[in-house]
Amino acid sequence: MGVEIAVEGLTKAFGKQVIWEDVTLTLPEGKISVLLGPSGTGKSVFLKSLVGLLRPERGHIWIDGHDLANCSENKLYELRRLFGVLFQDGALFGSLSLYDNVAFPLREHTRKSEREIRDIVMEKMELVGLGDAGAKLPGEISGGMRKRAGLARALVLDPEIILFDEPDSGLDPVRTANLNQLIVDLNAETQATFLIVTHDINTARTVPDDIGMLYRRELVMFGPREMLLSSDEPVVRQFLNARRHGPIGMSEEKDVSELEAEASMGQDPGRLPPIPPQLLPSDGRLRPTMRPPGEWLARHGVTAPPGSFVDDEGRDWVEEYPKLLMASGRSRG
Ligand SMILES: Nc1ncnc2c1ncn2[C@@H]1O[C@H](COP(=O)(O)OP(=O)(O)OP(=O)(O)O)[C@@H](O)[C@H]1O
Repeated sequence: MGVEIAVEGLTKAFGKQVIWEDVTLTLPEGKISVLLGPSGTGKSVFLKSLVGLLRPERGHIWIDGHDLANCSENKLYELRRLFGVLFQDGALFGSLSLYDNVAFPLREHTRKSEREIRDIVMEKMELVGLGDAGAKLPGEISGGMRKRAGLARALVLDPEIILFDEPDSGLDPVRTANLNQLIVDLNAETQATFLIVTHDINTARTVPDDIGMLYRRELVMFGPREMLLSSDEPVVRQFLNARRHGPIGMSEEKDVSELEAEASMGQDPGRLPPIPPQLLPSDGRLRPTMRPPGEWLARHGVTAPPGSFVDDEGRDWVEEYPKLLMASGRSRG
């Protein structure tokens, strides 16, 4: 089971360059959260700060009653073992086979025998669909396979928190969709706490329980998926609609005169598209942290954009979800 991470008033700067300040959010245990934001807003810096690779200037990162942002090196070493990280390119050692790459953390951090290591490595490689590829070198396989191998390696110490740095970068839409399904399945399986940094709008719209967005050196919003996907906040709307018009420009932010010019030409960040149903685990189970579709909207008196929660096969998940809930209750009972 995952652990909660409570980030409080976190600020990171490099010299005089403030990357973001006063970031406060909670990644609830077992949930999938996504962090969005235009390029250069410091999403990777945020991930590295969470895992203690970068030390913030101010603020706290509470995990299990310990402040990772302000603890001793020894404590940090201990807390890091709670984390598995999937770096952008998989961060594999080029001269080691996939098997040895995945076995590496077990050989470094545990005293397990090679036989025990073999069982764990094979289990994780099978989980990511690479059961037959152990002998291959990273240079011999595709980018998607390298990411899955990186994921298997991130999983070998059974982490309670898994961080994904742009898991979809460099992947085609089909491979991205497969990886997203794998992420949802892994969350259902491990119930670890997941944070995904991504640019991919489809990932952000369909995978997470919660979404946050960094912009102009601050966290503009963080909350349930339906809250962000129905938001009127111009920067959120522009980003999630992938529009050119709105506060985000080529060099990250536009100045007031550019925005006024756009407004006078009647260019707005666009209507809200329908909210898609959230991706389910492939075996059709419900993850414990999922919210029923439409629940947040109904509770806050917000009307869903027309066509929301309807999947590719025309099923309306506001109606389907209770049936699945009853069926899964029955199968549990
Ligand atoms: N170690 C470092 N020293 C100095 N500046 C850094 C360091 N790491 C990152 N930065 C700066 O922090 C800013 C944010 O970088 P970061 O890579 O976190 O952005 P990002 O939101 O992940 O961008 P992208 O979406 O393009 O990957 C950039 O201006 C970058 O140059």
